[in-house]
Amino acid sequence: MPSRKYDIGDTVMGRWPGSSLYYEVKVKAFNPSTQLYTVKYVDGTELELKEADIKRSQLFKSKREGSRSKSPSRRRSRSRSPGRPVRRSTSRGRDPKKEKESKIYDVLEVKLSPLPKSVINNANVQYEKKISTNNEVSSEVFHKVEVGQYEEKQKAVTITAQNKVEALPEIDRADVRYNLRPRKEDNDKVSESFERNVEEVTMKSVRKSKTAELEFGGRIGAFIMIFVLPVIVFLLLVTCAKKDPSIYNFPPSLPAFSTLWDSQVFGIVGLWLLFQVFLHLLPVGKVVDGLPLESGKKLKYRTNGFYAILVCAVMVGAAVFYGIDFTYVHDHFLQFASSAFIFSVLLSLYLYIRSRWASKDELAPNGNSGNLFYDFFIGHELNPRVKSLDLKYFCELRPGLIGWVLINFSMALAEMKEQNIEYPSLAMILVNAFQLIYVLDALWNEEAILTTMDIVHDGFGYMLAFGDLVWVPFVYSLQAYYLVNHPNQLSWPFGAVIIILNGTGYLVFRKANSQKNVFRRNPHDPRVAHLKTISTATGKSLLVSGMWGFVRHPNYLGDIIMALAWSLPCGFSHILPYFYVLYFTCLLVHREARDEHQCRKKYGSAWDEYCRQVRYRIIPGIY
Ligand SMILES: NC(=O)C1=CN([C@@H]2O[C@H](COP(=O)(O)OP(=O)(O)OC[C@H]3O[C@@H](n4cnc5c(N)ncnc54)[C@H](OP(=O)(O)O)[C@@H]3O)[C@@H](O)[C@H]2O)C=CC1
Ligand SMILES: CC(C)=CCC[C@@H](C)[C@H]1CC=C2C3=C(CC[C@@]21C)[C@@]1(C)CC[C@H](O)C(C)(C)[C@@H]1CC3
Repeated sequence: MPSRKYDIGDTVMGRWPGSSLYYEVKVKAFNPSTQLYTVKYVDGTELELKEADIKRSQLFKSKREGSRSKSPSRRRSRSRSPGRPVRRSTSRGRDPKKEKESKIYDVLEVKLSPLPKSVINNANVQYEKKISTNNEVSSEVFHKVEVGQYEEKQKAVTITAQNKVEALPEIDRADVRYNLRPRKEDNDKVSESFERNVEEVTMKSVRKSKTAELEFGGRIGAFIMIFVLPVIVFLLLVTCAKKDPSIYNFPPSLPAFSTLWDSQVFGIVGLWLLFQVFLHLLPVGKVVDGLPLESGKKLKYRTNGFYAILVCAVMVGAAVFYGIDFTYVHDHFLQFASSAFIFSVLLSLYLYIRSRWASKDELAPNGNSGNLFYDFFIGHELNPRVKSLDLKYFCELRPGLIGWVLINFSMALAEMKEQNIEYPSLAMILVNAFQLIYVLDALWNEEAILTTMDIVHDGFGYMLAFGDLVWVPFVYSLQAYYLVNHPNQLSWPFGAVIIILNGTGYLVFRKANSQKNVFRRNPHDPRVAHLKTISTATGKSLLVSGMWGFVRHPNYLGDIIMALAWSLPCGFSHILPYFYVLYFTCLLVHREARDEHQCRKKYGSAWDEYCRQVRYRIIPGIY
């Protein structure tokens, strides 16, 4: 077992979790089994830190003193707020450098175990439940009282530009990546080439670290899911095609090979994918910036999804007019699903192979475990691109999502044919309309996807390739597929109740997503400026009123309500059409746990405070 570096009682510098700032701390204890030090900050906060997050004080002191005399501007900034983190709130304006700082949470691996009692009731310092409106000036979570004594001891230290060269060899570079960046005031003293070198060295060391916390059941879970997910899709589709799709007839017998494969269908799916690529690459629609990557770079994305679906609608309308029979999709549904599956596997293989050559800083934080199956499943590369075509962004919104609407439409035509009716049933109309609205909404708000977990955090691998190309179009259309051969006479009053339910879900979903997107892009936007917030050490704030003060994931709540409204038109004879709402609830509960874990890492005690104030995760009063 490695010996410990610091002794109990040592005064050292401890990094504040989720930030690049070091504060004076006292070592209180050391746990040999976890290799974590319990340290106490001057403000009374006790946390557990890894050795890598602790530095000797001398290193900081000598540098600081040297630099202080040289930089009046720094003197100015330090005296402004002793003991506060030097960084100011990023929410004030959109300074890219600061935004970059606020992205560090993804790569820092600070074990955060706040000991809240001592945080809140320390003799010198009191934890103030800092709820502010966006218009307030301060952004610190910890507001210090009885500052006199505190000012003496507490120094928010950043390693300044002048001492970078000396500090570099001594300090864990991954840790100080952002500390090494000059503050605005120091710009005149830093040569550009030096900054580039520091960035290069530190970026590499940051991204070299392997994914330590495996999700989705780890390596074994990922391995199993690679095979189980397609089996689930085929079982669902085969069961749904049966006259009696009851649970007692499960599992269904294996379908003949001819019902699974057709080269013409394979060609159609290939053409569909190419056509969507073509539409996406057309120089039509706004080009928007993604969120800053860890390198500080922002990728560009073209948003023309709404135009794409309009073009598809016109083309489908014209095709119907000229007599093309779209019930072909229903009649060859399994073959379409297996063709899409083959494309998703080919795409995943391509993604995995190309990720071997991707530079370290292009890898996803969570898909770099070193295990073939895990990385293949989660996705090794974060934003794989072929020239200007961003594969993940494209797949998430285009072929599958628009394909889903087209499949639903084909099912409505198939229902009329199979049931020998002039118009689709009310149930079919509702399912089609609700899901069309959902897809139109996604394409209309295309830009919003750039702040979702999938784009920001998850790599692009089998999970999303399969999810986007197979799971979404073929599982999400299950209700429409079910209704073709299992009609449900929906009464108008019950139909109205379902419409109200879907409308409510949609409003909750849309309002929550919009509030968060607007707030993240500009916290001073008049639409959100009145909302209450909790500030965090990263400079970003958390909304605690409005939709995000209702539950911690109001957008998931809205989505689940809609999912229920999509299943209800199918009646209560079978569980099969409820698969979607059941699966989706599990997906979002799991997703919420993943997100919560990330947020706790990012925001530390501010997140705990948020959880204290907004008690429920998704369903108020229940969960
Ligand atoms: N139909 C489908 O199959 C699926 C649909 N979805 C939908 O996609 C949408 C996006 O979901 P997803 O990407 O999972 O996550 P969210 O859009 O919910 O984003 C979560 C992030 O929001 C930020 N955040 C959390 N709490 C607050 C707060 N109080 N104030 C401000 N920001 C906060 C945090 O990021 P930070 O602080 O870094 O900004 C957090 O990581 C949802 O509507 C979901 O329902 C998702 C999965 C599948
Ligand atoms: C079981 C399995 C294969 C899981 C993969 C999950 C994917 C199917 C989903 C992960 C996140 C998604 C999102 C949407 C579709 C489903 C997937 C890909 C989404 C595009 C649907 C439309 C919404 O408005 C949305 C844009 C918010 C949403 C983003 C996340």
